[in-house]
Amino acid sequence: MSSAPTPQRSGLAVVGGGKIGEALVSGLVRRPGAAEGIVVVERSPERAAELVSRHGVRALDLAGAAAACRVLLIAVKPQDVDALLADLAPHVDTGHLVVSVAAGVPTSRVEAALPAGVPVVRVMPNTPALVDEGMSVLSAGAHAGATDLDEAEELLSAVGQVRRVPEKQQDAVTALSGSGPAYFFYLVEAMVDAGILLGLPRALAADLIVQTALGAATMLRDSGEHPVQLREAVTSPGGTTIAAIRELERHGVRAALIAAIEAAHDRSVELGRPAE
Ligand SMILES: NC(=O)C1=CN([C@@H]2O[C@H](COP(=O)(O)OP(=O)(O)OC[C@H]3O[C@@H](n4cnc5c(N)ncnc54)[C@H](O)[C@@H]3O)[C@@H](O)[C@H]2O)C=CC1
Ligand SMILES: O=C(O)[C@@H]1CCC=N1
Repeated sequence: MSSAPTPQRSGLAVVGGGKIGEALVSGLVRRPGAAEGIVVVERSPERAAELVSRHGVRALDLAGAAAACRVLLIAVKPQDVDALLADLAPHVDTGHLVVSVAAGVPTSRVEAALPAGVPVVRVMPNTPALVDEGMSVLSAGAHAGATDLDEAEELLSAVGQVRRVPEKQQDAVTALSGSGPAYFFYLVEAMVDAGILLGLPRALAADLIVQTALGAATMLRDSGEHPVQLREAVTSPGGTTIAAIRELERHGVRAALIAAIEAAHDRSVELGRPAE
């Protein structure tokens, strides 16, 4: 059970202003007046200064951020989480909400490092939060109640869609939507390379592929049709697309994607184990 928020605390501290920390901050500050309520805590002073000047947020140390902010969003690498929590613990109480985006790290590990009863929510966001097209997936820890989850959901819904899952699904979620943007960027890189091979200027090939990716993603989201139906509609009998699909099958691209995502899942599980 979480106690009522301390009245003078409001706003959000993002602890760890790296890639995902900045993606979330830059999405969140687009809400009018939001920057004033956002604090960053960053180990690197140069990086902190960069975030302050780019996004108009404040930089504080851990103690200052915990004194000022109700929500503490942990966005350091899984390997740095234990050291960070040890530094944070003396400044945290049950009036805080701790949100961890660290891949693999279970809420039980975060809870064990903090004073008893502090509510913890585990979230797997992704970098498209930068353009308000994020996918964030939430799970409650043992002390997080409905209002804590609602608060985390409200925060993250400012930068995209939000889903809730039982925590045991978070390693799979991490492998799909957490790492997922990288798979699409990788495919786009490869498809642009194919355009170069075929003699197109790089800029033209990139324009063709990015617009095609956007069009395909919009159809997947809006048409209500299954991906197989959409692909079949492109695949004319005796045509170009089936010639390409045969090569994708011959090279095992489907199996490679499944194996790649399984490897990401397994790595998430591994990252979740405490260091020996
Ligand atoms: N990059 C991504 O797309 C996603 C990352 N995540 C998770 O977010 C976390 C951060 O990932 P990235 O942003 O990619 O890493 P990153 O290495 O870009 O950023 C981590 C930041 O934390 C800072 N830091 C480390 N220890 C600190 C401390 N004690 N106090 C203050 N700042 C500290 C570092 O200086 C660095 O700027 C990881 O746990 C990762 O699993 C989750 C979803 C997506
Ligand atoms: O690569 C990683 O470990 C992080 C977690 C999900 C996306 N990036």
